[in-house]
Amino acid sequence: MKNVLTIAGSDSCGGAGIQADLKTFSAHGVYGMSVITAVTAQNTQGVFAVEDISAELIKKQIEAIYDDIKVDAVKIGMVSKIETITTISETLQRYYVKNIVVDPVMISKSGYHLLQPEAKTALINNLLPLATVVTPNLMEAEVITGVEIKNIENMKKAALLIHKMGPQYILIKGGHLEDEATDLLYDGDDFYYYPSPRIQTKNTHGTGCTLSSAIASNLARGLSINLAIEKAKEYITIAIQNSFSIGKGVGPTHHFHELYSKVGLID
Ligand SMILES: Nc1ncnc2c1ncn2[C@@H]1O[C@H](COP(=O)(O)OP(=O)(O)O)[C@@H](O)[C@H]1O
Ligand SMILES: Cc1ncc(COP(=O)(O)OP(=O)(O)O)c(N)n1
Repeated sequence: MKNVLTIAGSDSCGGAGIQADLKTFSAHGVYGMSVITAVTAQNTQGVFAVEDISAELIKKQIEAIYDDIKVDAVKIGMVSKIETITTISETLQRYYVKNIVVDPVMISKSGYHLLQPEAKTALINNLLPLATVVTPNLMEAEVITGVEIKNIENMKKAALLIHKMGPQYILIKGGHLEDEATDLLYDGDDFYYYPSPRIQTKNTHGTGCTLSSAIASNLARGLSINLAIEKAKEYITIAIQNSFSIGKGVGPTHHFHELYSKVGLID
């Protein structure tokens, strides 16, 4: 059994954050563990409150896991504020952690600042250099680089700049492009494309969380970065195709082991 950790925020409605990550890990047949950085009061219509977990408790959660259990990959999601970011970075470095997927979560689809704007530089300086792969969406890549991103050429320009900030691989997600949902990977030498037709649905809550957790699961299972992303892209595409409405707003994606094993995405 491979063990995968998520360091992220809790989403009370279960579509994003820790809850989406753990569902994704289960669907991939890996053992999921969590370090909670913040608790959000959230549903399909928005985020209504956030309470951050103390840096001390975040550190103790990470230590509790790494002092006892072998971790094959870690995904980092919502990190809220400067102290949270520096604590995660310092603590992970003590354990020489490998296979780190950083999803630089900034603003929810509903418009709530899940990363305090003043913490942007701390995220860039402390987490990007640790990342095996960083997975910004278009807006996050714009904030990180200052490049306006409307098309693949802009994505390539941003990827080159983000690579200079330290991550080994950069995956810029194209879920917010106008036509196809093409994701772009840059490995420091070459670009790789992961296209899919745009699926017409409003139910895309937690797509970014799901993709990054699927990549972490695949890295833990020993897949190469290209295959880990290719399989994760297949997973998120089917998860969105099978997304559904709960509540009045943006519904979640679908995570069922049976569904994915049928189409051969996992063993
Ligand atoms: N409507 C859609 N149709 C197909 N793929 C999508 C759609 N929306 C998002 N995706 C895919 O979901 C993943 C998450 O992307 P994105 O929605 O851009 O991230 P975030 O949730 O961080 O904003 C990417 O692989 C992206 O291509
Ligand atoms: C607790 C928590 N973490 C992350 C997010 C953002 O998730 P994402 O996958 O980008 O999905 P949307 O919010 O954009 O639907 C979140 N909402 N909550």
